[in-house]
Amino acid sequence: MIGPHPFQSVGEKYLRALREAADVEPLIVPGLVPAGEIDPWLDRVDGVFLTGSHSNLEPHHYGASKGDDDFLFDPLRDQLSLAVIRAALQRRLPLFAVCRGLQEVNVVCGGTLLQRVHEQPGHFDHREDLNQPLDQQYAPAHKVRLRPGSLLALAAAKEEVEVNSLHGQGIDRLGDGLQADAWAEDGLIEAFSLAHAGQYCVAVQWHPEWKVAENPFYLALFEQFGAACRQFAANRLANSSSP
Ligand SMILES: N[C@@H](CCC(=O)NCCCC(=O)O)C(=O)O
Repeated sequence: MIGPHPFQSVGEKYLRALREAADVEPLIVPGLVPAGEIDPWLDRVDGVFLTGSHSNLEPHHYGASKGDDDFLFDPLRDQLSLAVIRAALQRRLPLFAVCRGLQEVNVVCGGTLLQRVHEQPGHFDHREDLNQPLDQQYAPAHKVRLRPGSLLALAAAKEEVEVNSLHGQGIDRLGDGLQADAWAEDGLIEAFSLAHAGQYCVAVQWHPEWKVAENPFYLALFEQFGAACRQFAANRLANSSSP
C-alpha cells in the first residue's frame, strides 16, 4: 500500500543486478496475471528471477496453519510465483530465486518451511535488525558452507563464504528433486539446486543483489544466471531454425 492505493512493485536493487551484473533485460510480470495466463509471458523470456519480499508464503501452500503472528501475506504473489515456478521447471527455463523466491521453489517441489526459524531449538535468528541502516541490514551476517562441485562453490572459488541474512522463515523439509548447496552454521539449508543437471536452477536464502558489483561472489551468481539465459535463448533459436 502506498497511501490509500495498492501497488505492485519490485525493488530497484534487483533490477540493477539483473541489468548490470547478469546483463539481462528484466520484464516485470504483474501479480494480477492469473496462473492460467502466464504462458504468453513465459514464451517471451529466457529465464525467471524470483525476488525476495517482506511478505510470507501462506502456510496452506505447504500444509501448515497460520500462526497467530501478524505476518504480512501476499496471495497475488503466491499464486503468480508458484504458477511461474511450475511452468519454468516444466519448460527448463533458467530459474534464479532469492530469499522468498527460494522458499517458493522449495514449496512447489513439495518441501516445507519453518515459519519462525529463530524459535526453533538449535537455530539462530536469521532476521535483520530493521532499526539498523540498510548497509548494516544487508551486511555479511553469517558463514555458509558450500557443497563442493556446486555452482555456488564455483562462483565463490572456495567452500565457505559469508552472506547477508534477512529472513524469518526458512527450509524445514527440502523439496523433491532438490539438492542442498549451502548450509548455515546452525544447519539451516541456505541454498539448493536441482538434483538433475538438465536445467539451471539456483535458489539462495541470502540477497546477492545487494551492492552486487562490490561482492565478487554475488556478482558471479548473477553472471552465471545471465549466461544460462543466453544459452537458453541460443538453444531456442537453434531449435526454431532447425528443419
Ligand atoms: N518473508 C520471508 C522472505 C524474506 C525476504 O525475502 N526478505 C526480503 C527483504 C526485502 C528485500 O530485500 O527484497 C522471510 O521472512 O523468510
